[in-house]
Amino acid sequence: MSAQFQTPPSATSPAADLPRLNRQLRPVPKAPVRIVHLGLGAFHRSHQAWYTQQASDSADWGIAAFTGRRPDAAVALAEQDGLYTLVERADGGDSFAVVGSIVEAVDGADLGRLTALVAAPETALVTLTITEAAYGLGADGKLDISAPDVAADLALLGSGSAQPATPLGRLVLALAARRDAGSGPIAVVCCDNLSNNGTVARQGVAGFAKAWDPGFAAWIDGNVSFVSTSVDRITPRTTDEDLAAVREACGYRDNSPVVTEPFSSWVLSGDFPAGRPRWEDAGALFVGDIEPYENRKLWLLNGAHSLLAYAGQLRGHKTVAEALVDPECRRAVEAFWDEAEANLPQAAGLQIPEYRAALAARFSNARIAHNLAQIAMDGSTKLRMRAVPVLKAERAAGRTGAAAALMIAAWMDYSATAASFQDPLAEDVAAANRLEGIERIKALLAVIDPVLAGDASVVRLVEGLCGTEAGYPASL
Ligand SMILES: NC(=O)c1ccc[n+]([C@@H]2O[C@H](COP(=O)([O-])OP(=O)(O)OC[C@H]3O[C@@H](n4cnc5c(N)ncnc54)[C@H](O)[C@@H]3O)[C@@H](O)[C@H]2O)c1
Ligand SMILES: O=P(O)(O)OC[C@@H](O)[C@@H](O)[C@H](O)[C@H](O)CO
Repeated sequence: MSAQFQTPPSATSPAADLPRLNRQLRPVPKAPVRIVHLGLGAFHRSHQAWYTQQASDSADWGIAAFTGRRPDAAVALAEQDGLYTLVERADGGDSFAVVGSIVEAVDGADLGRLTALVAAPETALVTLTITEAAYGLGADGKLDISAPDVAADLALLGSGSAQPATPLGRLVLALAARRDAGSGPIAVVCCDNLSNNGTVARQGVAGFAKAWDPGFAAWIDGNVSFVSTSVDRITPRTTDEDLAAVREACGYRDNSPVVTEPFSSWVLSGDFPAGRPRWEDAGALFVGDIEPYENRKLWLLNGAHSLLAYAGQLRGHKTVAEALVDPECRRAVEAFWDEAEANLPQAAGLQIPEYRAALAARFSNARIAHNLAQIAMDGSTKLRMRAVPVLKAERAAGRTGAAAALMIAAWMDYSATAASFQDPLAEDVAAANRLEGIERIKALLAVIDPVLAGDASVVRLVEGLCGTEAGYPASL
């Protein structure tokens, strides 16, 4: 589906002379809203919105997409009637396509519009890409209702205020409006990189609802289906150079293009009581047991990304492709992949050798500048799913888990030296970093997993791997 250029591409016209991309320039019909999305960012546009556009029944499925913390992305997209250019960036070149499935782009703070749309009987789905950190999970994997933002939202909901600020607080408010309207069952489809992400979303939403109004929690239990998914398409943040590339190739101005790799995958498991688009037309896979797919992706892809994010930056690299050509980083990644692979089911048809080879090729696409600093954010939440399960499984099998431990050690070194360290538990990490020696290691481990922090041999293993970025141990 390549863009059909109406205006000849021009490398020389100043940007201001070019027309703006919108539905006058490209008369893409608007489908009625049946999907509400929370977390309008780069990934939603390269993945769920793209799959929805490819579905054979796309004319019936419009998306109203809400931003999270700031209105900017909604304002920019609304100026273009929701249209944007998807740039597929392969090793050999770019291809361009206009995506029109987002029919409304809305500031996340507009709770009037959110509740009206979720309460509408036509709305069948709420999809989420609000980032891992936004689920407010504690180290036990449950919603932490004492976290300041969650507690503040619960107080607001309890006082009858219609202005909660967290995405789950907003979703709970909107679902209450759906119950009041009698609009019936709905599916929530979590598309964040979390293990068992449907259950996580259920626990978050149900945790909020229960603390607000136990009767409403029972309605959620009977009327909201939480679908688990494994989502994959490497999509870095859009840069000014990307905007210029679209202007030059397409001959229009687009303030919201998204650049992604040609590869994409979506595996889903769960019920859709009010229907769904035919995403399978674009290759989505509907399965009964999603866990093997999830672990393959979260461990092999996201685990390697986090390892490269910390070890790679400590060794002076900026992007995934740059870090992967460093033999020390590559060796650490292969060692981690060996550990992860040893704990994936061999019988599930996961084709791990092919998957690893494909990953190495995807990571090496130097035309996708995937910044390690972006991947490094919110590490305490991510390592719980990317390093901890592999480390625990390796140790349960009688092996050291040294490569998974190296990911944690590199995160610790990075947390102590990074110029900017973004994490929902940044204060706890900073407090741990004020301690010395083994006490510091224990306290940092406790931030991601209290059980590991209580295991003296794991603490010693991680301590021995800290500060080794000049050359990783041969035992890896
Ligand atoms: N980018 C990728 O390659 C990719 C691939 C697979 C999965 N994902 C998943 O999608 C998520 C979003 O990725 P993206 O590239 O779209 O990021 P992004 O920064 O472009 O967009 C994230 C959206 O979530 C909102 N948000 C972020 N933190 C929030 C918070 N604490 N509370 C409320 N809203 C918040 C932001 O405002 C924004 O609307 C990732 O965290 C990951 O779980 C991303
Ligand atoms: O998006 P995050 O922050 O969860 O993780 C960073 C990357 O590992 C991630 O975005 C991958 O590129 C993506 O999961 C590929 O599908």
